[in-house]
Amino acid sequence: MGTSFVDALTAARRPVIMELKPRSADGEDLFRGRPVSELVARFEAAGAPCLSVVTGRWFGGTTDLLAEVTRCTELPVLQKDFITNTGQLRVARDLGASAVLLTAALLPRVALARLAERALALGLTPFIEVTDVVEIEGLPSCEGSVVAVNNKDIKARERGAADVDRSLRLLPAVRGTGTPCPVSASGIDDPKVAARLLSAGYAGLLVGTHLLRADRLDSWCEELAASHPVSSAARPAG
Ligand SMILES: O=P(O)(O)OC[C@@H](O)[C@@H](O)c1c[nH]c2ccccc12
Repeated sequence: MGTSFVDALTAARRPVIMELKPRSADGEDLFRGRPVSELVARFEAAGAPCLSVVTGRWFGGTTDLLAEVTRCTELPVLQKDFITNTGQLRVARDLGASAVLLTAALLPRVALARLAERALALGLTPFIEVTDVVEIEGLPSCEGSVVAVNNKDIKARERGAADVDRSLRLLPAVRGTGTPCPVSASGIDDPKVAARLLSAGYAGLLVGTHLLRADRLDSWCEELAASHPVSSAARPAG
């Protein structure tokens, strides 16, 4: 098995999980006819340590898309879908995913804990998404999991505006879960905002829509690098 999702993210100079999502929640076509292999190559060239693939129907995703992405990259891949049963975990693993989304807003506590345990047993990293303190307090211990604050609301189908301050407010509580990898996800468009989240202490960011819309990924990445000098922990040795 390749590098684990958490290891790849925490070792990265630019810890941005870049997401392939066919459509925005409003129905905007984000792939614009570009082949999946081209989108993956673009994210790899921009230095993504991990990729995310949305397989949820709301966003035009399918499990075929996940299979296609894992066929054309060695990077660890997160499957973003509304996972509710262990059968879906096995499918994720068989299609080559390294991590799976578990959404605290949609899963009862006991089910979430059971799915996280099962995912770990299958060699998958639970990527647990939260939106408030109550959800965070209900989490199982998260030493082997990513805990991600979603800046948008999945119950509103991700349609509203993003509240990036939510990530800043919730970071101490997220750290309290024991996760080695706090992540901020959704609505991160401006590289200066991305830099602010990393400087605040986030170990990773998840960015989809903006990077799929952007004509130039290198300028976004350069702006992020300029606003957020790489930490010594993430600098390659030698
Ligand atoms: O495209 P954005 O705003 O950069 O957001 C990415 C990601 O966080 C978003 O696609 C997402 C967050 N939670 C989800 C659950 C299922 C599918 C997709 C998602």
